[in-house]
Amino acid sequence: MSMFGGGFGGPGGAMPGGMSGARRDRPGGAPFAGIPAELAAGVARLESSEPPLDPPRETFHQQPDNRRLTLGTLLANRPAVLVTAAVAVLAEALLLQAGPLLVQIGIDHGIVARDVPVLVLSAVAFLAAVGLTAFASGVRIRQSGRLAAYVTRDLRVRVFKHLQRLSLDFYTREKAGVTMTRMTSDVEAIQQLLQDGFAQFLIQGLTMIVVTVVLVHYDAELAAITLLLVVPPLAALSIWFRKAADQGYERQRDAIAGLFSHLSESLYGVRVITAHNQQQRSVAEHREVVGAYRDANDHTGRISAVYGPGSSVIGLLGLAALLLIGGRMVLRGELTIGELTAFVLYINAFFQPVQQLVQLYTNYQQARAALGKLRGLLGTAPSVPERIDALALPPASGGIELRNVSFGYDPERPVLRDVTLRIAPGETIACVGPTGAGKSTLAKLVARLYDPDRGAVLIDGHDLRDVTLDSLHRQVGVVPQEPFLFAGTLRDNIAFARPDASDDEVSAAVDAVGLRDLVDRSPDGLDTILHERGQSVSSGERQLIALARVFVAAPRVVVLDEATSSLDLRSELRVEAAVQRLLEGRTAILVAHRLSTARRADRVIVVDNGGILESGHHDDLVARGGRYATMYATWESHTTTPDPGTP
Ligand SMILES: Nc1ncnc2c1ncn2[C@@H]1O[C@H](COP(=O)(O)OP(=O)(O)OP(=O)(O)O)[C@@H](O)[C@H]1O
Repeated sequence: MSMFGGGFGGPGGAMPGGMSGARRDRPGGAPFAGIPAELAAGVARLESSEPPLDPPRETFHQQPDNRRLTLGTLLANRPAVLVTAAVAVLAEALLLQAGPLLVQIGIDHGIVARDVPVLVLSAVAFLAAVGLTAFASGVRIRQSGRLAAYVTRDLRVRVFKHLQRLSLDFYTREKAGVTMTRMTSDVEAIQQLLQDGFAQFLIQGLTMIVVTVVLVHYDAELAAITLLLVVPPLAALSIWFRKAADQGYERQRDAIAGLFSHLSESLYGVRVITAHNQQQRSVAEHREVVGAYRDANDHTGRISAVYGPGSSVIGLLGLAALLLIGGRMVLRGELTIGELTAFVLYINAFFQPVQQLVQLYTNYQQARAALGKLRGLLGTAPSVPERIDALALPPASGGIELRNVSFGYDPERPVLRDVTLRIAPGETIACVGPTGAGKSTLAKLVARLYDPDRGAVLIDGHDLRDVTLDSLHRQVGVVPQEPFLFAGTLRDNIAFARPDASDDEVSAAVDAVGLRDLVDRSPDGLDTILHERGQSVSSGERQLIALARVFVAAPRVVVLDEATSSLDLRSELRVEAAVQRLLEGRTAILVAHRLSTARRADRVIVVDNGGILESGHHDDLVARGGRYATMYATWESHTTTPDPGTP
């Protein structure tokens, strides 16, 4: 099932591993497909010097992963890296506290007591502590970097798998840009938190706890007075910040999603925008969405501008109070000068984290908002689910039945009402009818791209809802109205549904659909690179490639939505001949936009007003003089009327 726009991505839908499996001799597959020839040798050299990589061992299944997405569950998946990082964090936090203690010993027992060896020892110990702290810090940074990389890789794969599971209605409803934001900016927000934020968060938190304990140990009364002066206003300010920031970061996530949406749509539609001279409007719209993002950033910036200086002023006031009260205690002989110095250094160590915590809290809030969005995406259930006890569809003979089927994209507005239709194995049915009558909808129901609201669609007597999607899509091939080609080689595209197809099979498909000319003309034959969305081949060639794709997949049933784009007579005849060859011996449902196609079908059905108005062979329907006969007469008069431009 393809992702966007109609979802007719070829039989078998998206394959696990996608295009990368298509070229066995080039493990990189599509991502390397665009390497210019002059760089290829260099890349090959580089690849050969790298250690061999195991192929990815990811498996894909249709059943949604219902584990709740939290930072905790994400981290728990990587226990070894998590433990190493945590040990390094603990060591760093403790080592950081050795400094003030050694200063106090140096002053009181070295300088004041005039004991040089103690002074030297304190200085050496200080140096050792600095070295060990640097080492612990290095380990911590390395391990938390690994943790972030692994966890976000797991998260990205999990979300991508879910995207592969979601049904067409999701992609119709959700803008591509919003989904892109979930996979880029939202995941990056979580990565940023894990990379540095989390470890820093722990270090700063631990520092505050250790410092409190040490302060109480030095002088409980002084510690209590200083902390009481500082902690309550700081807590109040933090609670306010949390509330205000929550809202701000939610707004920021939505705004960036809006920005990506507009950007992706504008890039996708750039030809239409240029052709209709709408660049000015496009720029104005983009300015709007960028403006909304700026406002959201501005909002969070304003909140941080209050919290940052506010918390630092509270800290400095605490320090001033300490100097005053502690200084008095030194004068009275209740505290040594070394102890006061250590106290000041510790208090400083207590408040410094507050500054950093502001930044970390910002990261945390962003990651929390992102996690909420991703949780929402992972919580979206596929509307065409696979039953947990679904069975594999046995090799089908291809008999299809629509039994009292009703369906509407919006249940309030049914497109098909109580439709019943039987198609014999090997029969070719052409659906005709006015635009928007529901022909493609009927075809999509047969390929189970949607489920009927009422009634059932059966293949060989099996309700489509009872069989696995994999076994169904292997046996029901789809040729979309607008074929989608991937950036990659011609071979990759033809063998898309069966990357393990042999060269002979691909070659046979090429001959069967009449693509040999294109292959012979192309500089590298089947290895010729096609550009993104197949922009480097013509519309007729795209249609032939889509037909060749189904040829290789060899399904029992073919659902073919005829292209509406008009081709020149020669190309049209080539596509028609290819279709004829493809359908031989298979059951087929053709959404026929040209009545020449209907004429060749075993049976024609006329779809309109939510149902099947007429059904029969072309000749019989014409003879009957009903709706089809009128449509055919009109079509024939148009196709035989000489072009007004012809002399
Ligand atoms: N994804 C969708 N969401 C909502 N409505 C849709 C969707 N796809 C189609 N429709 C509506 O359902 C109706 C039937 O559409 P369908 O594509 O089946 O028509 P069709 O007979 O194949 O038309 P055409 O000949 O133009 O291809 C139309 O009114 C269309 O607007």
